[in-house]
Amino acid sequence: MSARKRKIRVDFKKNRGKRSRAGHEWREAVRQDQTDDLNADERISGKGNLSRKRTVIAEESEDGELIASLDVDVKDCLTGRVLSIVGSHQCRVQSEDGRVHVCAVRQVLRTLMKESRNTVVAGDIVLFEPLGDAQGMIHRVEPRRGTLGRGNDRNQQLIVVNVDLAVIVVTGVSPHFKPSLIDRFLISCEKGNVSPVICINKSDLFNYRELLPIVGQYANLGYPVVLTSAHTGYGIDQLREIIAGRQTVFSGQSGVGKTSLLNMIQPGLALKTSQVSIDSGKGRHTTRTATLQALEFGGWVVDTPGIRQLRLWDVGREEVEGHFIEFLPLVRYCKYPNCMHIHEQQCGIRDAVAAGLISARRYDSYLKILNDDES
Ligand SMILES: Nc1nc2c(ncn2[C@@H]2O[C@H](COP(=O)(O)OP(=O)(O)OP(=O)(O)O)[C@@H](O)[C@H]2O)c(=O)[nH]1
Ligand SMILES: [Zn+2]
Repeated sequence: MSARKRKIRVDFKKNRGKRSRAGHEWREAVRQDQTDDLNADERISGKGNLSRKRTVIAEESEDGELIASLDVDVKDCLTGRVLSIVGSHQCRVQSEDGRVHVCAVRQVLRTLMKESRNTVVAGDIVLFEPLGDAQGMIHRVEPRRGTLGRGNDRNQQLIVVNVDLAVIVVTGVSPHFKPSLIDRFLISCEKGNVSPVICINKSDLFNYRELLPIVGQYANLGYPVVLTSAHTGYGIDQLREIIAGRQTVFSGQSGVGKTSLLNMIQPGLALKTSQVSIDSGKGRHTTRTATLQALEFGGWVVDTPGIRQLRLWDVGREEVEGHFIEFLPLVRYCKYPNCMHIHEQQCGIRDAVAAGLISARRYDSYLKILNDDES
């Protein structure tokens, strides 16, 4: 990771969060964090407004996101993974030794980061200072990979980050196999830099050979496909092997068998993914967003309503082609640089479809996504 350090001036912002009834040491640290800001210097602007700012040394990631305040001794801190966000500004963080800490987020970090609602997200790797009994204070958020969320490039709401793998669950029977849904979700994966795996479940109920032509298309594009049955256990070992040691999301239409698969992978896992609440010291809170569950054989899984629906990032019309990976080498044969490959003449994509180089089904899916048609 390469990061630059720089001095920046941040607005004075008072933390108006309610005081916690939690452990004394932690409460003191949170209060200290708030009063830190009182060291801000005051200036009167030209219009006579009082402004309060303070100078902090911050670290900036490659893409310009401010990720850390550096006035803390790293020796006293632990690295952990955010399991879930709780209440307004707290989260559960699992340190490398497996212990879970309820952590507050440094006020200055919230001020520094571009999108305060994305300051800390499930899946984040953070540096935190352990305080009192299983509590802590987050000082730094590491740069993120593999992101899933909602919104567009300018206004993103991240649901989960540092996702290594997305298991897209479909079935050959009920609910009916819908390759266009797979294509939609593949776009979200490509956009978020998450590797997809297509999991065809309920294999005990249908003849796999009927799906081979479509499965072959995905395999040819380089997307791994696994066949499973949550009833007979077929393919579950293979699925375990694929997700071991990684952070995986499970997605798919209602009824495809995600809950059943999770419970086959590890008994009780699905129940945990749907109901998580913790006692944060301010009363009981149910987690707001995604929740990571640790796997006994290493790794984490996430299964949240937001991701289940397979409707994630807003992708602009002109952006869609870039996420159909088999289009990429062929768009240069389009006569018009802004070709949308719909009815333009001399279009490399339409020619490739006619020549059988691009599947007509995938092309049809492309047109449907452009038209926002979910059939
Ligand atoms: N025959 C067969 N039935 C399955 C299999 N996997 C799941 N089912 C059944 O399919 C139904 C739906 O399974 P769930 O695991 O609840 O599906 P889900 O994807 O979690 O659904 P939502 O919670 O609505 O998102 C249940 O009746 C399961 O018993 C399978 O591999 N084979
Ligand atoms: Zn074209």
